[in-house]
Order: sequence, then structure tokens, then C-alpha cells
Amino acid sequence: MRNVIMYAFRLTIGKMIEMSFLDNYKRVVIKIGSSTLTHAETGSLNFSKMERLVRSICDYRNSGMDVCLVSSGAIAVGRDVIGIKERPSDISIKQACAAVGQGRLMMTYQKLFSEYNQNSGQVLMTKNTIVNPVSRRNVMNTFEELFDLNVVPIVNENDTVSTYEMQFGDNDTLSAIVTSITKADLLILLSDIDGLYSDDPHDNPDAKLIREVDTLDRKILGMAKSSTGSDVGTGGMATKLTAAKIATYSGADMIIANGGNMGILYDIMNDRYTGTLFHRAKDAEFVLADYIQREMAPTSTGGQ
Ligand SMILES: Nc1ncnc2c1ncn2[C@@H]1O[C@H](COP(=O)(O)OP(=O)(O)O)[C@@H](O)[C@H]1O
Ligand SMILES: N[C@@H](CCC(=O)OP(=O)(O)O)C(=O)O
Repeated sequence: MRNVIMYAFRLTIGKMIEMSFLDNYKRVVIKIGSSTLTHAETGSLNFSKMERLVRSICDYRNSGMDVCLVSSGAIAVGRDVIGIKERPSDISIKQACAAVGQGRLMMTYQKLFSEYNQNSGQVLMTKNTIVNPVSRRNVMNTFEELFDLNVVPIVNENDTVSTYEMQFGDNDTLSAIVTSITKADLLILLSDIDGLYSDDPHDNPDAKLIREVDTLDRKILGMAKSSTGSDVGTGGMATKLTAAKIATYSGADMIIANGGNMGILYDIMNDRYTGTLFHRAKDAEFVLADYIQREMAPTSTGGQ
């Protein structure tokens, strides 16, 4: 009898743990950075990490959530394929690398997703896609349709056509905008670091991990530096806090966690992760269109 009670207890607790994440979140955007997707020594794709990322996403899907992946890596992968050792500063070289790398990335993702019978589709965006209300509406419809059709959208900036004036430049901001327009309730940024520290831990060994952020006040914003931890990362922690503003004001929670170990997505699912949780803003009156008007100078030319 005791065993039966223990079993029922464990089952209930197990279900509660399993359910806690599902109860809170129905649609999640996961962003993975170039440094997490590639081997630091060579810049080549890290297939085993990609495999575990894809498997976790399929598990999230199987547990009833809509999932959207925002994947960086086009430039880093293109660089590796073409054989460019130094980080390029010339925009046309970056664009050429992205043209090669984006195809390689999608080929790999689609192969991996197909192993789990999961369809995936590519959505490439520029700042103009968001600034222009017509193309913004179009991309919103596309996302909704993809979710309805049980497809995992894989998003990146359309680096091959975005010129300096019309680029997001970093996928942290892009992923937060995707969170806002898809009305997702959680954004997970997988980085090369455990979360937001009181200072860049690569420069300051005394920096402490901040576990939870309720309000994005000056003190918090002042902690983030734009220094990056790798040869392929863009934006550092500064762009992640910009993302936190957009996501939390849009009504989503946001987590920064270390993608070094892909098991982190299961830990997040079970509420047992190490990282920084930014709580959604209460009573925020955030209108994405207003934010775009204010923060993103409209441009008249360019691809959508
Ligand atoms: N306050 C901070 N807390 C944590 N990391 C910080 C902070 N300020 C700057 N950083 C840097 O941000 C890096 C992560 O951003 P980035 O290199 O762009 O990686 P990703 O590819 O994950 O986007 C860290 O490795 C770290 O060097
Ligand atoms: N769109 C670019 C990535 C830009 C970016 O934000 O990179 P990262 O800091 O690695 O997330 C690419 O695919 O190479």
C-alpha cells in the first residue's frame, strides 16, 4: 500500500514538474547564437549540438507548444565553408558568407528535423520587413500559418540583402521582435554564457550571476557590455538587454541560458535551470509599431 501511495505521489509530483512549464507557456521563441552553433577552434558547425537542439525543439513541440527557432550562424558557417580565417569587416564579404552559410544551415536543420518527422521552414527578415506595416502584416500571417501547419519556422536576418542602414545587425533584437509579433509568451536566448552577470565575467572575475530580473532599471541595464565572448558573436550582453526590453514589454518572459550544454532546454522545461529569468512587464503598454517608429528609422529602399 505504501508503495502505491509513493508511486501516486511521485507520479503527481512528476506531472506537476512536467506540467509547470506547459501551464505557463504556449508559444516559445528560441534563439541560438553563432558561438553556440559552431566549434570555437575551427568555426565549423557543431553537429551534435545541433542534433540535441533539434531533438529538444521536437520534444517541446510534442508537449504541445508552438516553437520558433531564431538561428544565427550564416556568416560564421559561410566563412568556414569559403575558408576565410579572419572575421570579415567588409559588408559585401559578410553578405557573400551569409549566402553560402544560410543554405548550409538550412540544409542541416531540415535534415535533422526530418529525422523526427518535423517540418521546418525558413523565414528571412530585414528591418524593412518590420518597419513597413504591409510586410509586417504579411510576415505575421506567415508565422501564424506556419504554426497552424505544425511547421517550425527557422528565422534569420536576410543578411545577403540587408545593407548597413536597414539591418538589425544582431539576432537578439530580431528574436525579441519575432516574440512580439508572434505573441509568444517566452523567449529563450541560448548564449555562450550562463546569463546576465553584474559585469562581463571575462573581464571581471568577481561578477555575479543575476538569477531574476523584475524591472529593467538603470542598474541592470548598466551591467551589460557589448563585448562578445567569441570570434563569431555579435552584440554581447547589451543587445540581449535590448531584447529583454522588447520581449518583456510585449508580455513575454525571457531567459538567458548557456547553450554550451543543450540539455539546458530540458532543464528549462522542468524549471531546473541555471540562467537569468526576466519577468514580463506588468501593466506595460507596449505597442510594437510605436517602438518601431521611435527606435528604427524607416528606410525607403531595400529588400523585404
Ligand atoms: N554583464 C554581462 N554578463 C554576461 N556576459 C556579458 C556581460 N557583458 C558582456 N558580456 C559578454 O557577452 C557575451 C555573450 O554575447 P555574444 O558574444 O554576443 O554571444 P552569443 O553568440 O551568445 O549572442 C559573453 O560571452 C560576455 O563576454
Ligand atoms: N545574422 C547573422 C548573425 C547575427 C548575430 O546576432 O549573431 P550572434 O551574436 O551569433 O547571435 C548570421 O546569421 O550570421
